This record gives sequence, C-alpha cells and structure tokens, in this order.
Amino acid sequence: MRFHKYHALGNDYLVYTDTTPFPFDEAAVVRICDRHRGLGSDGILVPDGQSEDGFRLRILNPDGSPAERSGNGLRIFSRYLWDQGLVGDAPFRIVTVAGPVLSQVFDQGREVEVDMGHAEFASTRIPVQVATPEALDLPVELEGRTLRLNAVSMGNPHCVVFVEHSSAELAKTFGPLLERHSLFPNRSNVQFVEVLGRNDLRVEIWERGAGYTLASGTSSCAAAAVAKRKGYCNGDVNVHLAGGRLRIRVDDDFRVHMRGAVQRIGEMSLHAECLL
Ligand SMILES: N[C@@H](CCC[C@H](N)C(=O)O)C(=O)O
Repeated sequence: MRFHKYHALGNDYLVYTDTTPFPFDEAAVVRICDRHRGLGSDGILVPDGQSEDGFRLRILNPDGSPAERSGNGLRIFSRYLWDQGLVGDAPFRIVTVAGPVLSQVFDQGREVEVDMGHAEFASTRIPVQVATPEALDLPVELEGRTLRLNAVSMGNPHCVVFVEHSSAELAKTFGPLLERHSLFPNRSNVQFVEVLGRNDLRVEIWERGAGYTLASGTSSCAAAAVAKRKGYCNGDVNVHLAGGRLRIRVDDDFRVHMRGAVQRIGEMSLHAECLL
C-alpha cells in the first residue's frame, strides 16, 4: 500500500495513493499513524474520486476518527494534486464532508491558498450544547481555573480560549479536557490564543483525535475569526504556531482565507506485517 508524505508547518499527513479502495479500519489507521510502530503522521488523506463539484477527499485523524475538514490537510492534498499534474496554477475545488473549498497552488507548489468558506458561530452548527444562539465568552471551570470558551465551526468544531500567555503546556493540560467536554457532543479542537497585536496571534493547539500538534489550518482560521469577531484583530492576521506562520484573512462576512507553506517529504510503502 503506497502513501505520499507531506507536512504543512510540521502538521504531517499521509496521502493514500494506492489504486485499490482504502482498505483500513480504525485500528489500522491508528497503527499506520503511530510514530514508533507505523509510518507516523497527524492523519491520513484519502482521495475519493472526482465529482463535478471537485476532487473529493476523506480526512482521518490518527485516532481513526473522521474529520469534516483540515486546513493543512487541504493544502497538502492541493500540493499532491499539483505534484501529480492533476491541477495546475489555476484555482480548483476540493470537496470534503463539510462541503467544497476553493484552492490554488503558488510558488512551484511551495505555497497554497484555500478559501475555507465561512466561520459559523451558531451553537447548533458547531455543535455546542448551550441554550444560547452562540457560545462566546462562556465561562467554564476546569482544574480550579475559569476559562472563557468561544465556540466556532470551520466545518469542524473549535473551542477558542484567549489567554495572556499561550503555551504548549496550557494546550496539553486543558486541551484533552475541553476536547471531550460535555458541551461538545462531537468533541472539539482547542486553541489557546495570545493576542500579540492587531495583526498577530500566537496560537497553541490541541487537535481533536490527534492531540498536541505543531500547526493546524482550521484552528488558525477559527482563532482569527473569533479574534476579529471580538474586535481584537483586523481581518489580516499572521497566526504564529509552534511549527511556523500561517496567513489568515477574515472578510467582513467571516469568510476565511488561509495561505501557507507545504513541503513534500517522500513516498512510503506499508508492509502488511505492520498491521499484524
Ligand atoms: N490538522 C488539521 C485539523 C484536522 C482535523 C481535526 N483534528 C478535527 O478532527 O477536526 C488542520 O490543519 O486543520
């Protein structure tokens, strides 16, 4: 079974490139993504043919669960399509479970920009279980600390928490508790966001189904969208992540555009023995 491996600011994905339909169950996905016993990755991208709406893509987290969307995954898949000569320099569509997005490859494949669609704040759309139409600045007590949650959907669920100083430790301590908090029936991605200025955010991330990651595209979009909504930032935001910088533009109607790097790592083939 063949895979191509790429990373986007240290968030790495395997693209399944075999011609046979993706044969792996949840346990096999967990093993393939394992960094010590498998090929190792933050997720698997499974191309799912082409419809008139665009190239269809399934996204799997390293715990085997499906994700509706992944920003870095979309940039990586775009780069893969470009490397294969299936797209050129013009914009094209990719369709995930959360609907279509528009993508474009720049700079000989090294940069990809994706129009990610609208950030949605409606509680029912995220979903977040509150009685109010939106969940912004919602106080939650955890481990003796009050965190103020902001729930938003980028096609997948996000929980954005603004803090004075963001750190990996915060993400690793509170991320798992918020990912599985009863407020989020489908679990949640979690971001700890420090506002550095009107155009700069520092973001540390705990990803649903993956844990602490160096970067996340949808998390960056979610953080920038909430920062704009709360008046902390302008529409053009540099998101500084542990793995590098993503540029996010949030329009006045909260349509979000993401641009950032992708790097090709190599090709790998999985031995059947790995799954025994
Ligand atoms: N790495 C991603 C997010 C992947 C999906 C996420 N873990 C989820 O379950 O929603 C990104 O770059 O957006």
